[in-house]
Amino acid sequence: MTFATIADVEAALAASIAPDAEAIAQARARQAQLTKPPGSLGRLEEIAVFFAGWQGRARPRIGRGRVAVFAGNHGIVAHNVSAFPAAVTAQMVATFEHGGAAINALARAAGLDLKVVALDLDRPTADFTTAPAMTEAECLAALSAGAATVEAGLDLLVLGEMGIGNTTAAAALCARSLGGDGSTWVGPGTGIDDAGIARKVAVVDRAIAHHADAPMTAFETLRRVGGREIAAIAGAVLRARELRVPVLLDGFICCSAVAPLAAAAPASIAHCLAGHCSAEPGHARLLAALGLEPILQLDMRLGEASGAAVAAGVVRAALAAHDGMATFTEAGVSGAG
Ligand SMILES: Cc1cc2ncn([C@H]3O[C@H](COP(=O)(O)O)[C@@H](O)[C@H]3O)c2cc1C
Ligand SMILES: O=C(O)c1cccnc1
Repeated sequence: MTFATIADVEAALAASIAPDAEAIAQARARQAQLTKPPGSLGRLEEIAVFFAGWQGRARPRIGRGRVAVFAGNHGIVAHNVSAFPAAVTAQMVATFEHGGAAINALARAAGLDLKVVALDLDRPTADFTTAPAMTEAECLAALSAGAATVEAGLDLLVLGEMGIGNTTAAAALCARSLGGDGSTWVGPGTGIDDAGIARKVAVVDRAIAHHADAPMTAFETLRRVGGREIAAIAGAVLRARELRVPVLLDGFICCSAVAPLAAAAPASIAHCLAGHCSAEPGHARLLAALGLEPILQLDMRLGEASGAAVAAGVVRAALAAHDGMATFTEAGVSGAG
């Protein structure tokens, strides 16, 4: 168990871990020599340099890339905050295992392996309008389950989630970590109607009021208004940083998992890129607050790591250009004169 105590979480947040400055300098120097006008591959160049730094390689690669999808159930579904029943969480986990979900197809297309971790689906979190969603032990176990999906030698980690009701938890995490209230962060999720959105806003506002006096630490925010799959994403992000594995974040819920981390220690998500900006209205606001520029914006609003898996294809393209292009000297092309 990586996170046996709350002090372990605090230590991971406070750890000083930076990308490899020499690999960054070498990657930048190489970019300047490739047969193209400087900067003409735009963000592909920045992505290649980012991966060089975190992988510690002047010519980064994605040999071993993994998608980890975490699933959990939520007590707040009792307030009728999703367009779908909670049973869909376990049904979709079964679909992931049979290979029939969007993420199965997209992970395969991106050449990434897929790990699905179902977290106590038969024990939903507590209704966080009246109690913490999880006990300390439950939250530590979820953080550790996330950390366990990351190992040294991974070249890329793509994170995602499945959990009916979790856009409500995500909105509460954003409000508690970044400010604003229910109306700032709530959206339609799976497609709930206006009356449902009003119920979600009220649930988030009641949750924020109920937990207002609790410590504003990352752990307490994850434990009180998060969920198991959300805490697992936070644990995977912290472990990936320790192992210097670059991370692609997915949509609104996935990014909400790192909001408490970023609020406590902005550097704790320095190894993360936003794969996409989803259509859930809070996501663009959340990305702006986190200082993350999404790679893609395709009006996706699925979750399951689907948007980040599509973005992994862009990362592959960026690294292929960085590694495979000739330099001006090799190609005998004249430089800028
Ligand atoms: C069939 C199906 C597959 C999904 N895959 C991801 N989600 C997404 O929808 C859920 C969040 O929305 P809300 O808060 O409105 O419940 C999460 O499970 C998220 O991953 C799905 C939802 C459904 C119905
Ligand atoms: O932003 C997302 O990933 C998202 C939005 C709505 C529902 N499920 C996921």
